[in-house]
Amino acid sequence: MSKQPRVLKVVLIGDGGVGKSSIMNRFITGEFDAQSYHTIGVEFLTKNMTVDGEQYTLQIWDTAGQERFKSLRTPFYRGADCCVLTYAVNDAQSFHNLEIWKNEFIYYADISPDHSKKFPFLIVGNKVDVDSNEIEINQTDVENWCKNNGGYPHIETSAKDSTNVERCFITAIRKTVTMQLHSGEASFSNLASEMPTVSLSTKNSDSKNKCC
Ligand SMILES: Nc1nc2c(ncn2[C@@H]2O[C@H](COP(=O)(O)OP(=O)(O)OP(=O)(O)O)[C@@H](O)[C@H]2O)c(=O)[nH]1
Repeated sequence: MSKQPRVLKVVLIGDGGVGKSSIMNRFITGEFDAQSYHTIGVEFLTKNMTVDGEQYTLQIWDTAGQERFKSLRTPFYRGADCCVLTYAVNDAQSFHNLEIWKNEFIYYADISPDHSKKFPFLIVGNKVDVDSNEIEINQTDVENWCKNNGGYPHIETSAKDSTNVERCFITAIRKTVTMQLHSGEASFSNLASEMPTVSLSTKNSDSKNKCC
């Protein structure tokens, strides 16, 4: 009997407009929409992947970055296995806000202070395709922030031209598996059973669902 893929819930958070939906859509559908609309609430997509010989069903949750949708997105942080903190390289404020996003995630995912240091966060700087004179983020600042937060992996992506988009999710899986192994936890949240119920397909076809 073949082993069931392991389901991993990955939540994308960050300021509105940094490209969270675009990253998810590029990864799942291979497409990019230059006119992408703001997300209202949350959406999720699933994709089956084999990484390092193990099968995973990646459940990617794309959340609305705009402040007015806070109450719609935060209930979906619970049960997350990994959190992708996303900024845009041409928007310095979106990077500076990552601390706020991280704290919002830890609070609403109900991760204990003990576990918050071991939780797998991944830092993604999107829109790396923009002209170099538009880039507002100093790489050293990002690397220092990641280092000071316990060594978060940092990847620069472009949903527009696909740079590092697949690598981002492979890194998310590897980081999650490694951190869970080291901490001896099957999952960091004991609230997974309280998550809103969703039905997941483990077939080859990917699914898209709007939650609210
Ligand atoms: N140049 C460039 N533009 C991008 C990239 N990714 C997204 N965009 C554009 O940035 C805008 C916002 O993208 P979204 O994916 O909707 O951003 P979001 O973070 O999901 O925004 P919210 O849903 O409001 O949280 C859209 O016009 C996208 O086409 C990228 O990698 N490069």
